Amino acid sequence: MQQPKVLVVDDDPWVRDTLKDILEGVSCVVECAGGLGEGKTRAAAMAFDIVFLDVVLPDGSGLEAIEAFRSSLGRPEVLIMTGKASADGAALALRHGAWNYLSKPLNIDDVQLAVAQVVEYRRSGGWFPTSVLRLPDFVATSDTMVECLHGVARAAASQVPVLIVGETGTGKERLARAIHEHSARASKPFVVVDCTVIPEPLMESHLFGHEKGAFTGADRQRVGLVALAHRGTLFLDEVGDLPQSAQAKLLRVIQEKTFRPVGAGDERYVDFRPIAATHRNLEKMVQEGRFRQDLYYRLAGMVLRVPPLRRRKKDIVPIVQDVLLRQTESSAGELKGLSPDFVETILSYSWPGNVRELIHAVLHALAMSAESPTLYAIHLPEHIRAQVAAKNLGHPLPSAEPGMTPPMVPPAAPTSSFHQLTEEAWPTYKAYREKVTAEATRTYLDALMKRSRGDVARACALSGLSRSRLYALLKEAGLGVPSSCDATKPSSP
Ligand SMILES: Nc1ncnc2c1ncn2[C@@H]1O[C@H](COP(=O)(O)OP(=O)(O)OP(=O)(O)O)[C@@H](O)[C@H]1O
Repeated sequence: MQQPKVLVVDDDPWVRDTLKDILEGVSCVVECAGGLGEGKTRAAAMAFDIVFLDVVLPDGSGLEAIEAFRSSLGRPEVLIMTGKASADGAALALRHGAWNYLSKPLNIDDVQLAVAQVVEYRRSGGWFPTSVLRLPDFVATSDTMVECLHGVARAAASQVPVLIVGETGTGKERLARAIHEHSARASKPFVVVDCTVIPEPLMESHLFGHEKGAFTGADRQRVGLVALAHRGTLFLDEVGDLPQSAQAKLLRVIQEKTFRPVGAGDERYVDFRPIAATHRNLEKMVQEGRFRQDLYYRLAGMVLRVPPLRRRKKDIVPIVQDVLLRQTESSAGELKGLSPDFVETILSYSWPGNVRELIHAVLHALAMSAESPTLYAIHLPEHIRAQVAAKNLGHPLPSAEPGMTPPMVPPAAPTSSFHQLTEEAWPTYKAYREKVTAEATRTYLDALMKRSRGDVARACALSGLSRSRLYALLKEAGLGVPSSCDATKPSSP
C-alpha cells in the first residue's frame, strides 16, 4: 500500500482537525466529513483504506452506517470512535464489522497503532496478522489459530475489554499477554488475578487492598491487584469462578474507575484494561443467573475463542517441532526426528489438556528416548498410548474432560475382552484403565515380536524396554517367550 487513505467522519471540527494532524503525521492522505451523507459521498468518490467514524452524527448513527462504509469503493476498515464508550456499543460495532472501537478523547498512540495494524493487515492481503505480532514462542499454523491471532492484533490496537474463551491449556493467558504486549499499555503492568485460588472472604482485600488494622490480621497496609494494574492490563483468569459478591465489586470498579481499599475512607481512581479468560460457558451462566449479565457485557467487548487442539490438528506437529527445537538449542544436542507411529499417535489422541499437555508429552518422550535419534510412540506417556490403542480397536476411552467433547457411545458388540461401557455395568476408571492397558500392551508386544521376528535384542532396541522387562511383560500378557529370550541373561538398562 502506498500512502494510506483515511476518511474522518465527525461533526466536531476540533476532532476532525486533531485527527487530520495526527494521521498526516504518519503519512496518511486525509479527507474529512461532518456527517454521514457527506462521508458516504466522499467514500463513493475515493478508495479509502480506513474510515474513522463517529457514533452520534447529525444525520444518523455511525454504528448503523458501518456496513455501508465497509462496502464502499475502497472496502475500507472502519474504526468507530465515541465519547460514550460502552462495552455494549463496542460489541455492537464489532458485530457490524468494525475493525475496532476507540473511545474519546482519542489517544494518539491508539490511533497510530490502529492505523499501523490496518495498513499491515491490508498489505498482507488481509489474512496474516502474525506479521505485526512478535510471538516467536507461539505456533499458529491452522486457519482457526491464524484467525485467532488476527483477533489478537485487532484487540491490541484498541482499548476494548476482551474475553478469551477456551479449554484449559489452549493458550488463553499467552494470548492475553500478547494483546497487552502489543497494546498502547505495553510499558505498564500486566497483572494476573487467578479467580480460582483466592478464597471468597479475602477476594475484596486481594483485589482492592486494605488499610492497616482494617480487620483482624491486617497488621500492615496492602496494595490490591487492581491498583497494581493502574494504566496497564488486569488479566482475570477463570473469571467464571468469581463469587457473586466479587462480581458486583468488579463491575463497579470497571464502570466507575474508582475503588475503595478495605478500611479506607476515600475512593481512589484507577485506569486499567480488563482482559478476562474462562473455560466456562459464560452466556449459559448468565442465563442460569450464576454470572451477572451487566458484568458479562462489560468484559465481552470483544470475544476471542481459542479452539481446542483436537480441532486444529494442523498445529500439533509444528508445536512438537517447536518444542524439540527449543530443547535442542538449550541442550546443544542433535535435533531428534519423529517416527510415523509417533506422529500417528499424537494426531489420534484427544489432548484434553491441549497445548500444555502436548508440551509435557514431548518433554516426557524426549526424556524416555534417551540416546535414540528418533521419537517413537512408545516414548509417549502410557495414558496417551492406551487411549489411542483403545480408539484404534474401536473402544474409545471416555473423555478426560466431561462436557467438552461429545459423549462416548458404548461399543454395540464388543469383539474383545474390553469392559462394555453401559449404564448398568460402568467399570471404575482404575478397572477400565487396567483392562485397556493390558489389551494395548498385548497388541503392542505381539506386533513388536512379529516386527523383530523374535529377535529379542532387536525388540529391546525398538521398544526401549530392557530384556528382563520385556520378558516379564511377555509373560504377563500370556504371549510365548521366544527361545532367544533368556531371563537369566543380564538385562540391558
Ligand atoms: N500455540 C502455541 N504455541 C506454543 N506454545 C503454546 C501455544 N499455546 C499454548 N502454548 C503454551 O502452552 C502452555 C499453556 O498455555 P496458557 O497457560 O496460556 O493456557 P491457558 O489456556 O491460559 O490455560 P489455563 O486455562 O489452564 O490457565 C504455556 O506454556 C503456553 O506458552
